[in-house]
Amino acid sequence: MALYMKAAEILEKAERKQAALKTLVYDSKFANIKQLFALVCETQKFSSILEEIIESTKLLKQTKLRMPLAKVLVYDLLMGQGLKCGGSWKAAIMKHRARLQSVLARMKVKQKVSKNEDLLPKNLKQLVADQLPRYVRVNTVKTTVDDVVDYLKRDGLTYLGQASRIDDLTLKEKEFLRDMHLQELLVFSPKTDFHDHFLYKAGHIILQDKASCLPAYLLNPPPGSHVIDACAAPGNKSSHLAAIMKNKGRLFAFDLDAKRLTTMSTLLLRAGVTCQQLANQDFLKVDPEDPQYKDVEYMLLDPSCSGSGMVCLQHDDSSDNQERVEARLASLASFQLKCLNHGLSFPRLKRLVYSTCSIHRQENEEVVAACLKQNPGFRLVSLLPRWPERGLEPLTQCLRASTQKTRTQGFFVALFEKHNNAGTKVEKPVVQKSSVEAAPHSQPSRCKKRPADSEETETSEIDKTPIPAAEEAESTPAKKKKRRKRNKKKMKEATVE
Ligand SMILES: C[S@@+](CC[C@H](N)C(=O)[O-])C[C@H]1O[C@@H](n2cnc3c(N)ncnc32)[C@H](O)[C@@H]1O
Repeated sequence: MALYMKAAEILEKAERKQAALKTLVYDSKFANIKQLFALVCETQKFSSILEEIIESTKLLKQTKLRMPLAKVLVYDLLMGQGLKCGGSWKAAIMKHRARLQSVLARMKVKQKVSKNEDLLPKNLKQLVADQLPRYVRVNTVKTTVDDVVDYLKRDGLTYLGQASRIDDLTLKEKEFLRDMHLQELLVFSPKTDFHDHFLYKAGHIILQDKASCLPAYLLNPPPGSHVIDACAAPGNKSSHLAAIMKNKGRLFAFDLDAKRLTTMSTLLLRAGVTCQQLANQDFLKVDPEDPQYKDVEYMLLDPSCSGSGMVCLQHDDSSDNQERVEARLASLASFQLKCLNHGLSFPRLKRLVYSTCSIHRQENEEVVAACLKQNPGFRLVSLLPRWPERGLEPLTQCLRASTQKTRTQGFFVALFEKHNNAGTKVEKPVVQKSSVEAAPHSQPSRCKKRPADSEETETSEIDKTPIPAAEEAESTPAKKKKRRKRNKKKMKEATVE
């Protein structure tokens, strides 16, 4: 019964928008977090259908149950595990089982469908159909991609080499491959579970969605640099930053939430990260002039957001109060903009990557546009030109991610860079070869080879700075040719991917 009570409590709080559902589940201290999370997510997904069933059977009146608990119990009875526990509530609800079942059956007949999922609104149906691959980031602080691939092959899994198209990421059970955008990312079929796997427990692999790997990858701080992760817990992106920095330099990580920081501390310990300095502190109160941050040139800002891009947090929102939703988004956007402005005020900052797991323009493009207006010394870097989903017009330099187009959670990333005429010398981003280029030729690949001229490159705008007019004026055709060659080389060197 504890499971149902806890699930109902969380559902009610989430519906009142007290906090994100995921946060509520993790903060609940419930013994079986995974079971609780699944039950709450599924109940929320079918919320409006369950409500209709409960209302038409007058269940609340007859059982004295409250709506959130009734929804959880009816979900489990009709669509879930079938009420395995539940004490006196179970007995009460079982009396109404036949009526509940017949209302659900009538709904299906009326809509001419056979499965429960088919009753869902179109956007949620798509989501059920679009099962996401399981992404695994190899933790290069502790091991290498080749070693992990070998280990998994010996474990009985079939390695298919390097992916080259999004469609390649649809895998059968026991198959896996290497991602085409991120070198250290392996991709598995959706149901693959590594929670009890040795590699996970030993910190050799991190279970992290592909989209969530983008911010650290694109920021790409060099080993030895000083970096801030402003809203860092539970720390997946911090651990990724540390791996990119080869565990060298200083990684200042802040978070307001002490409990999440404790989780982060455990995660970083398991991942072998040693360059971090954690602080349970409000990032907005961190003094940019404090001498300890004088060398901070890179920052990752992944602030609290609506979480609307997280697949399991999506629900049928047709009955949500639109005014309340808008007010919440406005308040989140105002906080996100404050964080961005504060981040860009660090005196030596060169690059800041901003990300959210939200699909709302208000938290993404609108925040970025407002920030650019208020910080004319910074501009956006155009990211991964071949990435299938761009920021909404006109901010197409930014990236978006979604279940449909990138086979990931919904996500948004923008990279700010200081102008080279804004006081600080901006170096070119560190060159990182694309995984496709870097893949050893000997690897087996079931995927089509990309034509040589389709290599994905991502060029920093800074290196597209036009040649100064004076230099252009004195150009001879030979000089122009030489300079064009030089510029081309510079652009190639500035490739992030
Ligand atoms: C989206 S989560 C960060 C996830 C993290 N980047 C990761 O990859 O694991 C946002 C975090 O911001 C924290 N937060 C919210 N307001 C904050 C503030 N003013 N200062 C520092 N952290 C804050 C929250 O506690 C939460 O842990």
